[in-house]
Amino acid sequence: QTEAIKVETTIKVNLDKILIVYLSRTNNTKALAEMIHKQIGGTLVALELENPYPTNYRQIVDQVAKENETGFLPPLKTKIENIQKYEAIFIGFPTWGMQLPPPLKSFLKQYNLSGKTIIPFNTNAGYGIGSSFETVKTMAPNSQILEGFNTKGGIERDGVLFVMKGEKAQSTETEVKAWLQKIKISE
Ligand SMILES: Cc1cc2nc3c(=O)[nH]c(=O)nc-3n(C[C@H](O)[C@H](O)[C@H](O)COP(=O)(O)O)c2cc1C
Repeated sequence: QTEAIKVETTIKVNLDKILIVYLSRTNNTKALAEMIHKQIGGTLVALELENPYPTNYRQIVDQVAKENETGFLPPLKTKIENIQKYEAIFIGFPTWGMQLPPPLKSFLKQYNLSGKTIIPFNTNAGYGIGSSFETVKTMAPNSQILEGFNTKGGIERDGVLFVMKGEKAQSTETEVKAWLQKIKISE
């Protein structure tokens, strides 16, 4: 198992070479994506599906469990134009069933990210990233994967949806800044 590769020098990328792509259902990961975007700029893209997931929580949990079991890759409505031009790709997602959500598996399968730098970020209900960051690595074997960021988001099971506001938003923003400095991504 590969460890995250750490770079010695700051990775300097032009603004138009940064892509921030994310999946978000209850907007916690979206808020995190926007914080990263505010810090470093680039192109911000929400991943949308051709067939949206059910809004009902139990139904989506069951559907995702099935998709994970069968390896089904849901088709994406979002198309990234000129993916070749991006050098650094931030990939954001919630933890779903302790895994990388199927739409991100679709994304990594669909696009060739060889030679690019990938930076994962995540929100979860407190159980952590599960195997999600590992799956990013295995599905993008020829990319440089930097240390990811994760924070506690909502707990939809308990009716806790959007939490990235007030003090939580402030503390997360501070953590995001420190993380971006640590992984040495700058414009
Ligand atoms: C289908 C589904 C499965 C989930 N599975 C997990 C899980 O395994 N572990 C966990 O910590 N949180 C889990 N969660 C909670 C989300 O990761 C958490 O609420 C996250 O902040 C949601 O991000 P979002 O607001 O960007 O959609 C799950 C949520 C959904 C909808």
